[in-house]
Amino acid sequence: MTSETTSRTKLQVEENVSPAAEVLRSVQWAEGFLLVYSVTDYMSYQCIRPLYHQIRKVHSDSKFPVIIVANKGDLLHVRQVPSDAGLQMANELGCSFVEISTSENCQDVCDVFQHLCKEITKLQAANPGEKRRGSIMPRPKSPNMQDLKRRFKQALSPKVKASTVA
Ligand SMILES: Nc1nc2c(ncn2[C@@H]2O[C@H](COP(=O)(O)OP(=O)(O)OP(=O)(O)O)[C@@H](O)[C@H]2O)c(=O)[nH]1
Repeated sequence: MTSETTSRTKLQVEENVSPAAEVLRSVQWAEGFLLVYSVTDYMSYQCIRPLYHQIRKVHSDSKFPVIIVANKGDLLHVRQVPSDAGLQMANELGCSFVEISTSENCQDVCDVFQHLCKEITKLQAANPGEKRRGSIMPRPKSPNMQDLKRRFKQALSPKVKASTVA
């Protein structure tokens, strides 16, 4: 067992939260989603589809907006995911899609957040009877993104899946 694994296990025991549960907690709380992958990391692209299905499963009664965001579009020489693949997946899942580069154009980042907020507002206006989740569910602690990403990858890894099935 590596020291990283040890500290991760310790953290999970201390918080009593599994990686999947932590992702689930954030999914339950949110009313709109930006699913971001890096075009330089095929595995991050592969994480999007299961995450999308988890969102739809948790919110089966609501059609919360989901935008798929391909980041690092400027890194042409190390690209692992073509733009077409991102767009195709977004079309299949019925999501919006945008490819951006946070390092080259921060306006794109603002635009994508604004677009998501508009979509959430539109949905709320169309369903005025539905109580805002923020008023009925406490906001989860801001996640440590580095740790959350590691935990999410761990939750999706074949080893974990196999041991869950067995
Ligand atoms: N060239 C380029 N670099 C980026 C872009 N977005 C993030 N980075 C760089 O990628 C590195 C990791 O960024 P973080 O913000 O830590 O994101 P992360 O989720 O940890 O991403 P990864 O470590 O790349 O998996 C940093 O050095 C960023 O400057 C981008 O659009 N283009």
